Amino acid sequence: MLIRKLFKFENAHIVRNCSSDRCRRSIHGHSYKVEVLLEAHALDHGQMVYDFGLMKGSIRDVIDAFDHAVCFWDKDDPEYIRLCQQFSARWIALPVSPSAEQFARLFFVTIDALLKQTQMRNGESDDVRLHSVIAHETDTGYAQAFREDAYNPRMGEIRLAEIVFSEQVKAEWHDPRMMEKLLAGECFVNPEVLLQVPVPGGESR
Ligand SMILES: Nc1nc2c(c(=O)[nH]1)N=C([C@H](O)[C@H](O)COP(=O)(O)OP(=O)(O)OP(=O)(O)O)CN2
Repeated sequence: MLIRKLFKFENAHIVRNCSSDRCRRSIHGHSYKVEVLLEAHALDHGQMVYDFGLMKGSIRDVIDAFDHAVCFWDKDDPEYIRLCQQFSARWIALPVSPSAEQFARLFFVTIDALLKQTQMRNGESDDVRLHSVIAHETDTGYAQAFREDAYNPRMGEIRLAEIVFSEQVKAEWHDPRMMEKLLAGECFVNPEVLLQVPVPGGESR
């Protein structure tokens, strides 16, 4: 069975070397929608694949890191990179170009690592795993990354250590050490009971 949770973020970028002229040499933004699809073949104590509420912890923080940020390929012109860093408090340096395809792969690799390092505590099936990630760049265009795409070196290697988040991005995470913990292989322990605390903007975590 598959479940799917939708997340949203606003982000600015340039995608070098693509065919669309507006896209390749003008900074522009998108209101992204990201669908995270999880798969399992048995259910937890709540008869769910994985509680949607649990997906509003670190998984949401990973995606929200990209909100109101500028993303650039770390192979872009050093002067462009320097100016992005100078004029945007929220920036993310990527080892791949910020196309919809690479966003889907990046989120797959990151969320896959998070789930593998998560101690689940409500009887979730031991085969709960990430099925795919869909990154909608516009209402009409999306890319969907499956496991074989995320780890396909022909599409560019995505090493988590090579994704660099600005200090402002990290400071706004619920745990500013989140990526550090992920890279160090530390365990993320799910709460036994999730309290739904409202946060500004009408959502809850
Ligand atoms: N396969 C991809 N193609 C394009 C990407 C991409 O990430 N993957 N990105 C772009 C640009 O970022 C562009 O802004 C979006 O392109 P497009 O869909 O053509 O945008 P429109 O706003 O013109 O969408 P319409 O719904 O067709 O008006 C280019 N291509």
